[in-house]
Amino acid sequence: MPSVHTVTYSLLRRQGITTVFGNPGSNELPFLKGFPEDFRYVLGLHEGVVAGMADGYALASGRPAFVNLHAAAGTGNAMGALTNAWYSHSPLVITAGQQARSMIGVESMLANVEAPQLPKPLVKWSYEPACPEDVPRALSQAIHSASLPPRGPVYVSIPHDDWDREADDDAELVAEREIDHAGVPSPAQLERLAQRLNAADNPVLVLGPEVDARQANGLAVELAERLRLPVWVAPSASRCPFPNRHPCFRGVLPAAISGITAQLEGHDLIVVIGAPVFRYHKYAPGRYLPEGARLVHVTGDANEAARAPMGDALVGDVHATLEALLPHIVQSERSMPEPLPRPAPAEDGEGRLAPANVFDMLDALAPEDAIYVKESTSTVEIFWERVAMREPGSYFFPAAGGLGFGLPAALGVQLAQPQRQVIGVIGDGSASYAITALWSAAQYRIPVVLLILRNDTYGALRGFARHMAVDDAPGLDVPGIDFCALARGYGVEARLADSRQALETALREGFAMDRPLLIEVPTLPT
Ligand SMILES: Cc1ncc(Cn2c(C)c(CCOP(=O)(O)OP(=O)(O)O)sc2=O)c(N)n1
Ligand SMILES: [Ca+2]
Repeated sequence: MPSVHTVTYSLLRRQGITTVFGNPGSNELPFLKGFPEDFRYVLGLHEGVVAGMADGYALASGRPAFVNLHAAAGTGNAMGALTNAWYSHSPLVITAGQQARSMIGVESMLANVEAPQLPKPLVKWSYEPACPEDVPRALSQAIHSASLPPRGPVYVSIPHDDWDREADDDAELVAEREIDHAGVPSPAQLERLAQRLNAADNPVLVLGPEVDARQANGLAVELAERLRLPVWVAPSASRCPFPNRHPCFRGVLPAAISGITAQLEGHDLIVVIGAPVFRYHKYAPGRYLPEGARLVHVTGDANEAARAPMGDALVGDVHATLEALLPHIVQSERSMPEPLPRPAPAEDGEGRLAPANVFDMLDALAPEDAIYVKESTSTVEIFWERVAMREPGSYFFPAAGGLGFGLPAALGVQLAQPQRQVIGVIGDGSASYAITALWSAAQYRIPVVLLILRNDTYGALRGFARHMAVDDAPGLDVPGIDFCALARGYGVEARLADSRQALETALREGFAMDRPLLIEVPTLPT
């Protein structure tokens, strides 16, 4: 009979999962023994980097990403990254090595006590098999659970003495399982939704990350052009579901109750597709809806539908719903919205570039299908105004705002999308949460361009401090970091871009390189 180890690797291979993102300890060595030639191990020096790389890989590939962490300590280090993966519906299959079965109860070293409890509530499912023979089935359940809607991370803790035990006679059966999900609304449900859209006098579309994750961007454009209505991106945008230079595009909604209501004043029907209602952030209470407005929500996540504070909802696959809805939508006689005006250049100053000018240059020089991994919180609005994003899968931002996402996720996205240029646009504060990702970038020659916007401060927190009338908080500045030296220390080439000319030269160089380049840009605070 084959071992649990043999059956597991054949399960992973048959499910198309041959990349392992990991950081090992002794508990994990028996799983890594005889690592197959056709598998790839991507080492991260901290488990936040490991999970962040896997998150980027899963988001950009649309496929489950396999993670192998070290016991409780490794799982704990990954929890920050899990906050993002949970809210971005990232299909991560996270495994953690457990102490030998007979040594767990005495809580010997490296025993992950009550292992399935540790990652909750940031996983869909977590489990420790009751016997070695159940490991392959449990991993099959993990892969399918992570992939089925609402997608999300799962966790399996595996005692290290399970791997060389004999598998069950029928263990191989799980390897070839395929589970498909339909999610198309009924004709009656579609008719009801279409009727509301066709009858609305002044509807507005609000699109979320699930539209991009399900590659329904083109269908959303068709719907917007059929209805000739304004299109907003849902607040706290972690992806770009609609081309931001399209005439219907109006921007990203503010992440505040009163701000959204003010922005949508005058609309009689608010149609939210593929986003929670809503991912508020700033505490700015007010009415949830403008006077006279109704809201209808289409999502693949029943939990998102259930927890919304207002509106009606239809739970179904976003791509299938849009595809089936379009034939029921009547061409509107309204005139198309006017495209947003292009913003004027900004002023540089004091030997620093204005972020707006950095983004204008990025927009001018980057490939049209570039993928941006963004994590400079205070410059998000300026970025959406100035950098064009045209294709599905062009933008990723930490879905829970858990910093330390940008650098590792950029690597994972580039591994998943080698044919597109990935550009990390990372704040100097954010970069420091996962700076060891630079080592993985160098070791695996991942050809990302990493822009570090160094404004020497936690810019977004300064904005919040003003909003919350906190004018004396300590710990808001991060001066004195030399990112070029840090990059070189981890093996990544680096350039200091302290002028427009230097930035242009560095960007052109970075886009032409087959290995990573970090560009440190001293910038003005926003
Ligand atoms: C793990 C973690 N720690 C702390 C924060 C709090 N935080 C922090 C520390 C921010 C500052 C980000 O600074 P930055 O340099 O990356 O970008 P900006 O200067 O453009 O804001 S924004 C924010 O929410 C967080 N979101 N996540
Ligand atoms: Ca900063």
